[in-house]
Amino acid sequence: MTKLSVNINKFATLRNARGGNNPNIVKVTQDVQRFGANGVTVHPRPDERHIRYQDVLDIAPLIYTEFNIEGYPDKRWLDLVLRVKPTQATLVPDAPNVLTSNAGWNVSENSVFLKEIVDTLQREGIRVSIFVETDLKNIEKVAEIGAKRIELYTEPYARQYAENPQKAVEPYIKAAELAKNIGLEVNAGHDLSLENLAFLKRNIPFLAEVSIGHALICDALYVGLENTIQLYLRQLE
Ligand SMILES: CC(=O)[C@@H](O)[C@H](O)COP(=O)(O)O
Ligand SMILES: NCC(=O)COP(=O)(O)O
Repeated sequence: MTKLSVNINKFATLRNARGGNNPNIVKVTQDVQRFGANGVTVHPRPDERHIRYQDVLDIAPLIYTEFNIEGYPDKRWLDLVLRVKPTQATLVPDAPNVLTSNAGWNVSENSVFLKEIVDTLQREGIRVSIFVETDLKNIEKVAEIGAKRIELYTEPYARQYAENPQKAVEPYIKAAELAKNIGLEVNAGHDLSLENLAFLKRNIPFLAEVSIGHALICDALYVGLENTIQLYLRQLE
């Protein structure tokens, strides 16, 4: 089974646009789970332009599915994750000013830094996933630093999909197969959508989890959140 973790950042973007509490992030958290999502993802950024650190504390007790906190592991983010103890922490190499995530880790260059964080989090029972591209040597390094999972950064897949789906997915199949063979579980995320998700799942049937925000929330504007979550779950059957 591939779990669907709904990234709720964009609900917070909408809420923040008016400075009030609509949509209510606590209610959104309850509803995405009630509508069938297998997890909730948040990606707090230093400027708190969407999900805020306080939101993460507020929603944590309400999450009975899998809670995935993504982000760059600076001290503030690490303190939050250690306080909340989510199911999973996904380490993402984003600089503070990026519009959205735009690259995976160079694990070799950051191995000492990453290993220390992986050890700290996993000692507390938090599964660690490392956000990476499809470079095979880089994925081998993830196993060496002791993390349990990778999240494949799927923006390049999504971009190429319309033109040539098979060519787009090929490096992801190779990367996922290698990861599986060396004992890593495989997540995927970024720009996954109703258009490209089923094909990815068909080609990598052992995907453990996909985290989806932007496209899912855009679809929900048209067909509603409950219908949309059901549609995404169907792509993963
Ligand atoms: C790591 C990743 O791909 C997602 O967390 C994505 O970056 C969402 O972040 P934004 O909602 O800030 O675009
Ligand atoms: N890890 C990817 C994620 O949480 C959502 O990315 P996107 O669907 O908003 O591009």
